[in-house]
Amino acid sequence: MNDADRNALKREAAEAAVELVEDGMIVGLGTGSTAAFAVEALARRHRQGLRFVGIPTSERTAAQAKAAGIPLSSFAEHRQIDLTIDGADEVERGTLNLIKGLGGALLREKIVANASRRLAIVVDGVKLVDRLGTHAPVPVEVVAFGLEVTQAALKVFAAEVRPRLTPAGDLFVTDGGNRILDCHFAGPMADPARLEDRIRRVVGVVESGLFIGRADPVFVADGQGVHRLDSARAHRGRPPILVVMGVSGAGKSTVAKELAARLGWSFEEGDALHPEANVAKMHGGIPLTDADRQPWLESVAAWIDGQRAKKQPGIITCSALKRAYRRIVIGDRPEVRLVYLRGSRDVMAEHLAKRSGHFMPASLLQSQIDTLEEPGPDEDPLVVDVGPPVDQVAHEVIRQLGASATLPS
Ligand SMILES: O=C(CO)[C@H](O)[C@H](O)COP(=O)(O)O
Repeated sequence: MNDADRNALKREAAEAAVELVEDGMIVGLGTGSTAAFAVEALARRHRQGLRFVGIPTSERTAAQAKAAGIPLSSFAEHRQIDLTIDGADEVERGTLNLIKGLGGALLREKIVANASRRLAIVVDGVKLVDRLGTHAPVPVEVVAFGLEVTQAALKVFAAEVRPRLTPAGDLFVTDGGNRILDCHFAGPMADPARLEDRIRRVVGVVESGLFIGRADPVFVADGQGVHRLDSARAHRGRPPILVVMGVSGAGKSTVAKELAARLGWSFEEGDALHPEANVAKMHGGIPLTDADRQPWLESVAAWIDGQRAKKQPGIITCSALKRAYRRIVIGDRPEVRLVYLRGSRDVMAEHLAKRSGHFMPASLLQSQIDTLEEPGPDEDPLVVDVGPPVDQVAHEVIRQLGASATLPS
């Protein structure tokens, strides 16, 4: 994609976000080329009569906003910002966690984001990734004193830590007079929240460019249009609950845990809800009857109802092999989506052969396959093949969930 096309996408995303601004708001103004389009659009709305004041995240943005006639303010007058519109370097699908700071303004951006009721992020589609760290390094703002020592300390986490330089080859200096160390990772990050925590504990670090659980919503322009992605927090009205189903050996628990980690939703191991008598039977290699399964399925449904009562999203594993079982678990609960992990007998058997410490013996696989009634189109399942590694399976679920994973309004 050339620069002109990419700029057109950035502009589209920015203009969609600016629609969120209402009369009388205090608006945080982000930094970077995408945020600059938002500032431009805001200036236009200001000329059309919209009243708001801006709090900029950098000297650069302050200069742009001032030149465009946007009235500016500061934290001396306003402690609380209604809405901030900012760019990002990467947005993680599902969690909406971010990497920010390639534009060098991460500290002020984080202060402004923290003081904001909402942080709207505007990006082009290239920046939407399955895992943070796919393309961008994590910028870390550090004090100038002891730069080399801080750099060495950060090397514990990153494959490479490079001081940010200006085009002229000098050390880049932030608006706060600090330096930036860009942390490059060998591959995508498994646990950005933990990493953020660990980086911040390094002496000399002022702030990291990891923004965890802050973005809401994200506007992504990708050539097909502008998609609005909302975080799970924004949809407590009717948050989704996933029932991850399939025969023994499909990898229900592994996939469900991965999804829970990525989406930040509660997880329950459905097998843990079996009555003791059922566990004993399965241990003994005796297949369960419908009557055996009834109280267990009711417990699964009760967990789902608990999530619904708390108005929280969730993920539970449940083999849910028969349509009648799914009727008990799903009933008329509109929040529930089935995730059917589909695979050949060989794949399931291979998974079971690698598994230890589980009460379901491999010998029961055939009885599970015989019992299985695959969900029909009327049950609107997400169907995902389980041959590939778990992160790919989870990615595919999130991709298929699309709007539900990211919960559009
Ligand atoms: O975090 C930032 C600046 O510190 C920017 O928002 C981020 O780097 C994205 O910039 P651009 O929109 O130019 O790609």
